[in-house]
Amino acid sequence: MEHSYDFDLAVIGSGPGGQKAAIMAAKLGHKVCVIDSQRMVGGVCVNTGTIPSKTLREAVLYLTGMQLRDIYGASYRVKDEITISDLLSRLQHVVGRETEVIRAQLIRNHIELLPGMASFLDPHTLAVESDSTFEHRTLTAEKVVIATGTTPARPKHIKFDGVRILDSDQILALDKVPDSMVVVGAGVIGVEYASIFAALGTRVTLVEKRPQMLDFCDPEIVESLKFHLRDHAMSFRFGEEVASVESSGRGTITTLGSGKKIAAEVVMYSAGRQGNTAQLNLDLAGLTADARGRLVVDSNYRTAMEHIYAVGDVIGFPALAATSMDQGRLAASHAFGEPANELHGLQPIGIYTIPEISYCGKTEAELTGESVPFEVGISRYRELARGQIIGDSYGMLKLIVHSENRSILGVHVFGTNATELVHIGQAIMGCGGTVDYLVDTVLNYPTLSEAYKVAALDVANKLRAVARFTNEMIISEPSTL
Ligand SMILES: Cc1cc2nc3c(=O)[nH]c(=O)nc-3n(C[C@H](O)[C@H](O)[C@H](O)COP(=O)(O)OP(=O)(O)OC[C@H]3O[C@@H](n4cnc5c(N)ncnc54)[C@H](O)[C@@H]3O)c2cc1C
Ligand SMILES: NC(=O)c1ccc[n+]([C@@H]2O[C@H](COP(=O)([O-])OP(=O)(O)OC[C@H]3O[C@@H](n4cnc5c(N)ncnc54)[C@H](O)[C@@H]3O)[C@@H](O)[C@H]2O)c1
Repeated sequence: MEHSYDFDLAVIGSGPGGQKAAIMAAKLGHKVCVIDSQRMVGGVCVNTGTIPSKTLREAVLYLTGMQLRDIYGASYRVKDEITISDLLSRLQHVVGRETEVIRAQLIRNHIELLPGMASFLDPHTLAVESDSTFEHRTLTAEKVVIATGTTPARPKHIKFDGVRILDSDQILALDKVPDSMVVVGAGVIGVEYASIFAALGTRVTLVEKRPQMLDFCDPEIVESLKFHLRDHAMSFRFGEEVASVESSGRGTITTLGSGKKIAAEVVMYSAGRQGNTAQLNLDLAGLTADARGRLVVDSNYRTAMEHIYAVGDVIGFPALAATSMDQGRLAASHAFGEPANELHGLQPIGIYTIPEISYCGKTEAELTGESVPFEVGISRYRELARGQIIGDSYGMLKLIVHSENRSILGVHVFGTNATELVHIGQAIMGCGGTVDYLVDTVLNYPTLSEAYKVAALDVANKLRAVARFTNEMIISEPSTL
């Protein structure tokens, strides 16, 4: 029997995953709605996560003038006293504009944006409770995409007050730039915010229970970052767990498992995130989440229920805005039988610390573990004309190349525009290119992209030296080789 539903697709959550799922389904001619809280259009990405943190970083880079200190001297500043309102005005402007863009995109694709929080009444029926007008409605949908994202995990024994003890969402509501701060958790969020506040002059202590930070990145680049952060008066407490945090009107004391005590004006927790599924009444849809609130999906982003898909942070790794968008597009394509390719396995990682890090492909340690022979070429920004012009003397680009077939296996960048530059390497790797493409290609000058050319020539020189030596050995001692 044909069943008629209010919508062909209901999307829960308007972050990057939800938006792209909705737009893809609308492009395929389906009737679509997106449900989210009135104040969260654009999701965590636009309101509390990616966009606010990246805008804050840009404002800090500009106002502190730190990028130009190599040129104008260590005391160079655009503004002597940087206030929270200096930082927030730019943030509000960008967030406001981004929200408008998203609303306009949904409207022009005839997607209904329903304000409120959704929960299942049965596998095809949703209740929507408006958090602004106290209205309540129910709707039915043939297919559902869950794109509800995550919220900061809050350990139960820590008394978050939003003033002295904050999570990474609340950090945007600080009323002044703190003189000192403890950041708990050196994941990407913790290290990014720690570097932003250190650049503002806050004395930051970063506490992490693992023995190192960002251990998935190239160790040489992580060392360079740590050197920079120490230079901005940051202290590291690795291999240490937080036992308790106490706060008073005057500040906070963080006690570590080892007994150390750290005094600071504020403490920010960035120790992981929890999937937003508790509110969904998943059992009424025939679904369950794991202990961290996350949903399991197959390679088409389909949950255990055939007509319900899940995308974005709520399905866990890699939990990036970039991947969430494509997951949403692919889930909607699959739901409505539109052929689509799987995502390319080669995905970049961008870490917006000050200075920034980005990479794509393998690290030296991974390749050594896999017994893959490789050669490394390095280019330092201080030897590039563009590096001198912009005053970046610390940046570097590392190219890892297979010693035998000369294919590019990894590119690791540290410094200005790292998160943009990485895509050149990604494109060459994705198309199966070798280091010779870079050796034989003319690049604009003076640019930071020239780093690729310099690193490629460095690799080519090393490979040639090995080849020449080997050939000489063969000629002089043919019987021993
Ligand atoms: C501080 C920070 C910095 C980040 N920086 C980067 C970065 O530089 N680059 C990058 O790629 N990624 C970054 N990320 C990760 C990125 O923000 C996420 O990967 C991305 O936002 C996930 O998108 P999503 O589609 O899962 O939805 P989200 O953006 O997580 O949004 C989920 C939405 O669902 C809504 N929702 C939840 N429950 C319900 C319900 N029951 N009913 C209706 N709506 C509901 C929420 O209100 C929210 O609006 C960062 C994250 C944080 C926290
Ligand atoms: N630039 C980007 O792409 C970007 C930026 C920010 C966030 N994100 C995404 O957001 C997700 C969440 O980031 P996150 O940093 O919150 O989570 P995370 O899980 O990556 O990091 C949390 C860190 O906190 C540590 N930790 C946990 N409890 C601790 C304790 N009691 N004491 C000391 N250390 C403790 C953990 O060992 C871990 O290293 C990431 O998976 C990432 O994909 C991406």
